[in-house]
Amino acid sequence: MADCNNCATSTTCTKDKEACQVVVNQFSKIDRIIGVMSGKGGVGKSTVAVAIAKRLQRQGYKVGILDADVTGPSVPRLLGLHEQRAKHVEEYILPVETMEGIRAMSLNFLVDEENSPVIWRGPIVSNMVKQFYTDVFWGNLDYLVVDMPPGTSDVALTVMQSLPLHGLVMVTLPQDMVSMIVEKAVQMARKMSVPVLGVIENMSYIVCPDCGKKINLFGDGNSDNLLYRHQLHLLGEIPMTQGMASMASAAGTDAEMDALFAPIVENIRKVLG
Ligand SMILES: Nc1ncnc2c1ncn2[C@@H]1O[C@H](COP(=O)(O)OP(=O)(O)OP(=O)(O)O)[C@@H](O)[C@H]1O
Repeated sequence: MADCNNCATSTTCTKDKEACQVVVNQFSKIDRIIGVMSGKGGVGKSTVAVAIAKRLQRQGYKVGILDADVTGPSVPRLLGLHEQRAKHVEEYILPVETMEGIRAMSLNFLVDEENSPVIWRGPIVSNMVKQFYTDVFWGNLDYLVVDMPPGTSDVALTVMQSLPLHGLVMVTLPQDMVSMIVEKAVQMARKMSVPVLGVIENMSYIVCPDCGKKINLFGDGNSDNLLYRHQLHLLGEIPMTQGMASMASAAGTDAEMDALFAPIVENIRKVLG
């Protein structure tokens, strides 16, 4: 959770501590909130966030997923819920639920057409994300997974300041340029006193379907420097697979994904304690 003493904007901020952090509504109780972040776009942050949520749900936990990536919301498609729209009861929004029972909230559940862009300035986007926490009827959840806003911009800052995050999982690729940008997100989290639970290296390799050889698509790059410099755990490596790539469209990829994410989610739970 954000701490005013260490907040990056503490020298200029004039708000009360309470004004900064938001509280979930009286009908919801959320035990753990895990953010999935990456300073760099397109590295698989949303895919990983959904895979973590699915794995936790399969283990029997009550799970929600909050799509804070308001300008590029992909959670509805990744969960196969893109044709659904959210309903509301009085001032509360009801999350859309998968058949398995994962509760999700995304801006795309509120717009008429999923491909309509939101052309909003940062503060409006930030407020929307806060409302996804405060005004959604989450009910009782063991875990809320937050697909964090992209980059290290003001929306990401708001989420770190406002939502009582228990920790962040950083998603990276084995490429120096990506690591460098993810490092900015790690440093931002540290400045905001949000614990970084560890790093998931996505698209680490591909396996040749003919000979089974592992091929490092991004050459010799790896995340070792990032891990070493910031004393972070490697939570796991995910290969580039057709199953992962078609998560938003294909049925039947869950078994593969579940096997890949079982040890990763176990590691996250261990670090969370
Ligand atoms: N391990 C993987 N193997 C194959 N394809 C993958 C893998 N992980 C992600 N992808 C694909 O990469 C693309 C980007 O993934 P995703 O949308 O999850 O990234 P993101 O970091 O959330 O992007 P954005 O920055 O736009 O929010 C998607 O098409 C997804 O299907």
